[in-house]
This record gives sequence, structure tokens and C-alpha cells, in this order.
Amino acid sequence: MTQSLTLRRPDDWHLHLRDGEMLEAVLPETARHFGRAIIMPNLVPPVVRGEDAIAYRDRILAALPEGQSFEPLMTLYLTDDTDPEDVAEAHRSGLITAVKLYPAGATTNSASGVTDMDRVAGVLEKMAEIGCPLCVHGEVTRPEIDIFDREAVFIDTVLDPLRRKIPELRVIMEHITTRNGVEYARCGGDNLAATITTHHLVINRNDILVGGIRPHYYCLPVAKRETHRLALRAAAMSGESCFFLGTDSAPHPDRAKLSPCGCAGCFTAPNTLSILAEVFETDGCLDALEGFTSLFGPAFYGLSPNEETITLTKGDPVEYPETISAGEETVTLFDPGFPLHWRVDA
Ligand SMILES: NC(=O)N[C@@H](CC(=O)O)C(=O)O
Ligand SMILES: [Zn+2]
Ligand SMILES: [Zn+2]
Repeated sequence: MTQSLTLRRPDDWHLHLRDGEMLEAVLPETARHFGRAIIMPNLVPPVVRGEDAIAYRDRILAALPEGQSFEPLMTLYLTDDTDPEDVAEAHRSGLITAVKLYPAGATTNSASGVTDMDRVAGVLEKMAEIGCPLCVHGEVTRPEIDIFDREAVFIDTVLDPLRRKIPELRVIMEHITTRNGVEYARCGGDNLAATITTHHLVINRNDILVGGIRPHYYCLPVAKRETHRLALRAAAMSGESCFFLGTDSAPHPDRAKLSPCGCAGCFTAPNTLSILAEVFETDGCLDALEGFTSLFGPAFYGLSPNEETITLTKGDPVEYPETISAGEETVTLFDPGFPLHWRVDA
């Protein structure tokens, strides 16, 4: 029996597009299905000032194939030296949608991130005043903290104190991976939301490590034990508007993933919607998909949902390529490990 499902066109509230040949290769994969995306600023060098964001936005729009429409929602990369006035001006002019906090050393290209929250207090106060949201990579980097505890410790020792100090600041806890993150976001009131990735609904830490190491499942924050994955799944399907999709699709050349020090990131842009439809259906929650992919994100960011719709049709398993090419490089798609029956109609 064929079934179909029509949704408002989704948005991706956390996306890495990179630059150059990688940008050209991955942008069409997102623009095919998504109307808008929050564009991560962790380029090398990072997108720090308003003028960097203008230049990056122009490169993205120039790389968009004819016939595709897509709106990049730009962000600035917060550093110890970010100027509050530069942020205010970029926000006032509509250039940026949010500012991104990377604790220095927490993840890919975060070396220029924040070393001490006190140093950015002035910018964060300014952002609270003007209503500019803060997207947060929520992991501590203290070497003594176990990698599996870094999100929970961040919530207790950095995020909660920050929100008590500046309660008006709108915060998005990005790519949450723990029950702790779910519970904190759920009780955070109107100024707090959390994004959840596709891959964290699918894999737990065993999938990375049991029976051989699977570098393509390695991302940050690293997938946790099964109880946490189940909490994320329940949150995504709960219909609570504080949880919405941020794929964190993070392409890296296979050469860089399959190395003795492989880098973190899962590339999910091409098959995300097929995977999400499959997992929401498996849990009997297809009705909750549209809120998660298309409604709650815009509502939190004060935007309207997209006018257009997309339709997914259920049928024989859809074949996605194992890899896509980016110049001379290949990038491997995230493999959910189960057949995908929902295809996005062209
Ligand atoms: N998620 C990841 O594992 N990697 C992201 C960085 C990030 O979002 O933390 C990347 O830029 O590759
Ligand atoms: Zn991150
Ligand atoms: Zn990311």
C-alpha cells in the first residue's frame, strides 16, 4: 500500500556547509529538501565578524544551483574578543540570525572559541537586550571530564549559571545527546530550546564501538548509551515545541574521517528526511514529524513556517549512494543500518 505524507517544507536549525568544493557538493543536498538552515560558522578561519558573514553568505548563494531556492541563516562565531557592537549591527541589519558559542577546543574548528565565559559576558548581555539568540555547543573541555559526561557537566557548570545570570538570553542547546539535556531543555521556559540530530535518534555508543570501530558514526557530542538515545527519541516525538531538528550534517572528506585521528561529524543531509520518517513511523509518531522538522524551529526563531510543502511517499526501499564526490574527495553518507521506505518526491 502506498502512503504519502505532506509536510510544510522543513528547515535545518544546525548545518555545516563548509566552503569551496565541499560547499558546492553538499549545498544542493540540503537545498533539495530544506527551505532554510542555520549555517555554522566554524570555517577555517571562522566567520567572526559581520563582514565575514556577508562574504560567506554570498559564496553560499553563488554555489546554489539554478532552480533551487534556499535561504542561509547566518551566524557569527563567538570569540573572547567579539565586539558587542559588531554583533548588534549584524543582527539589526538582518544579516545574522544567531551567534554560536564553541567552548575552545570542544569540537571541529573550535580553537578560536571561548576560553572563559566571563570574557564574553558583555556580548551575551547585549544579545539578550536585542533578542539575538545564542546557539551553543554544550560540552565542557576540561581534560579531567570524561567525554561521555561533558554535556551533563556543561549544563550544570556553564549553561545553568549563564541562564541564571542572563535569563533574557535566548539559548538553543544544539545537538543534545543526553537525558540530562532533554530534561533541562524541557523545563527551561520560553527562552530555551534544543535541537536534536537525525543520527542521535538512530545510534548509541555501541554502534560506534562494538564489533569494530565505525569512524562514520563518530561525531561530537559523541553518541551516548541507549537510555539517552531513547530519551532523545521520546523528546523528538513528544510534540513539545522546545525540541526541533538540527541535523548537524557535518561533511568531512573520507580521507579525514578514516585516519588514525579521524575527525568528528556525520553527513546526513541527503537521507535525513527518509530516516526521520522511518523512525517516527517505527515509533508510531508520524503525526509528530511536521512539528519537529517544520514548525517548532521557526516558531522559536520568530519566523513563519515555510509556505511550500514537500511530500514523502512510502514504497520499496530507497537507495541512496554510499558516497558523494566533492572535487577529488569523497564524503560518506550516514548509514542508518535499516532500510528506508520513505522517499521525498521531486
Ligand atoms: N558535530 C560534529 O561532530 N562536528 C562538527 C562540529 C560540531 O557541530 O560540533 C563539524 O564541524 O564537523
Ligand atoms: Zn557542535
Ligand atoms: Zn555542528
